[in-house]
Formats: sequence, C-alpha cells, structure tokens
Amino acid sequence: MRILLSGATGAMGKMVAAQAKAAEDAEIVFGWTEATGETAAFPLSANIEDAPAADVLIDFSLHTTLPTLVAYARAHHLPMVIATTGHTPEELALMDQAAEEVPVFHSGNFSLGVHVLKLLARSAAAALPDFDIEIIEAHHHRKVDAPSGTAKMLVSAIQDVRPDTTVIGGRDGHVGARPADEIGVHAVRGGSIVGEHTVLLAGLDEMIEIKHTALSRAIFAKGALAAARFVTSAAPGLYDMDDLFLNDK
Ligand SMILES: NC(=O)C1=CN([C@@H]2O[C@H](COP(=O)(O)OP(=O)(O)OC[C@H]3O[C@@H](n4cnc5c(N)ncnc54)[C@H](OP(=O)(O)O)[C@@H]3O)[C@@H](O)[C@H]2O)C=CC1
Ligand SMILES: O=C(O)C1=N[C@H](C(=O)O)C[C@H](O)C1
Repeated sequence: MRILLSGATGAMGKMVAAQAKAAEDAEIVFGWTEATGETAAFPLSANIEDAPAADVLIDFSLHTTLPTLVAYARAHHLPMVIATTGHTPEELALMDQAAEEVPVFHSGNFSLGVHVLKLLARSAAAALPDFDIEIIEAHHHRKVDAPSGTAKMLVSAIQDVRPDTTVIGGRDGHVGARPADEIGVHAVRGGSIVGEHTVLLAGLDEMIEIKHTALSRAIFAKGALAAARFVTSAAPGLYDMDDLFLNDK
C-alpha cells in the first residue's frame, strides 16, 4: 500500500511514518508538508503535485488543507483517510461531495478504545434518560482546535438517542440552573497530554464516568493504517470507525 502522507512532519505524521515502517504492507511514498527543511525517509514537498502514484492518502494536518486534498484525490481517484480535526461546515460538505467519487474514511479518533467509549456513551445516555451529561476532554498545549474532534463525535453519538439536546461550552457568570436538554463540553489544554475524554453522566445521588486515556499516539496511527487498508478496496462513499467494526451501528 503506497501512502501519500499529508502533515508528514507533524507529531502524528511522524508516528504514521514509524508505524508504516513497522508494517509489512505499507510504504510512505511522499510527504506533504510546509516544513520542507526537515528530512524523512521519503520525499517531502510543499507542492502536492510533486507526489508520485499512490494507493491512498492519509491526512493528519490542518483543516484548511482539505480543499487541496479533495481536488488532488478526485483528480487521481485516490481513496482518502481524513484524521485531521476542526473542519468548518463548508469543508465537511466538501468531504461529502468527494465521497461521491472516491472512498473517504473520516474519523475524529482512530483508536479502538475511543470507538468503544462512543458505543458505551450512546448506550448509557439511552439507559439513563434523566441523567445530565457533560464531556471533558484534555489535550497537549499545541492543539489548535477545540473542542476536540473526538468530543464532537461523542456528542453526535449521544444525540442519536437524545436528539433534542443542545451543546454548550464553558459556563461563566449567572447562567441559571442547568437545563436537562444541555450537553456541556469542556476543553482542557496543557503540557504533553496525548488525549483524554471523559463522559460524565450525573443523576440524583449517583454518577457514572466513562473515560478513555490515550497513552501514545501509536493507537491513532495504527487505526489510520487499518482505515487505509479498508478504503483501498472500498467503493466511493463516506466511512467511519463503525465500518471497521461491523455490527456496531
Ligand atoms: N483522528 C485522530 O485519531 C487524530 C487526529 N489528530 C489530528 O491531526 C491533526 C494533526 O495533529 P498533530 O500531528 O498533533 O499536529 P502538528 O501540528 O504536530 O502537525 C500538523 C502538520 O500539518 C502540517 N501542515 C499544516 N498546514 C499545512 C499545509 N497548508 N500544507 C501542508 N502541511 C501543512 C504542519 O506543517 P508545519 O508544521 O510546517 O506547518 C505539520 O507537519 C490535528 O487536526 C489533530 O487534531 C491527531 C491525533 C489523532
Ligand atoms: O490533536 C490531537 O492530539 C488529537 N486530536 C484528536 C481530536 O481532536 O479528538 C484525537 C486525539 O484525541 C488527539
């Protein structure tokens, strides 16, 4: 599997390159980055048109790269794995359009543990309709988007069973008593925290916390490579982690 890697010199790009090297069936053939002064075991360029033929594109960069990536993938009929977070509604719509022509695998989190956290959160929200739900996410101080893509995914899974809820961010001042139809989402940033997500369900006199802690970025890279294997033989369409783990929908 020949991989075109977007964001190749970033923290995740380097981890994907290391995991691809350890895998027998994957090879990074090109890295797209603005940091072309860096060195890698594969060619780096700030111009995606310099890329050689590839089987799949993996993106861990910045949301603003999406239009360029989609144009390239459409022109070269290249399946896409989009791991970058923080896309605008317009960029998400572009992803939907691309999926009409090429397979697009998009997830805010490629770890197996977070996939299960999402399923647990959805079940708990359905089983405990009177419990208030808050999501707390924590990440390293380099992270540029908030709330995290994972937190947004968790909200979406909870809203599958609580469609009338609205999301609010940090509370400040005299905000009044908490309405039952809120989901509070809180972003913590500091140091080198890889990624933590807690779903808190608070009822009267009892509460449940479901928490995932990422101990290494390797989990995201391995998941993205599994998604890349999946999309290289998939039909055009939009895919997510549910498609990797059948019967989970
Ligand atoms: N879905 C998932 O499981 C995960 C998703 N992520 C997401 O992946 C993204 C990257 O994270 P991380 O690696 O920590 O971030 P970094 O800031 O370490 O890396 C981002 C990379 O993207 C490059 N880049 C930025 N703009 C462009 C551009 N216009 N053209 C080409 N390259 C560009 C940067 O190059 P330069 O430094 O030169 O600007 C850098 O190499 C984030 O959105 C993060 O949320 C992260 C972990 C897991
Ligand atoms: O930026 C990160 O580092 C991460 N981003 C993803 C997100 O926004 O949820 C996934 C993971 O938590 C790490």
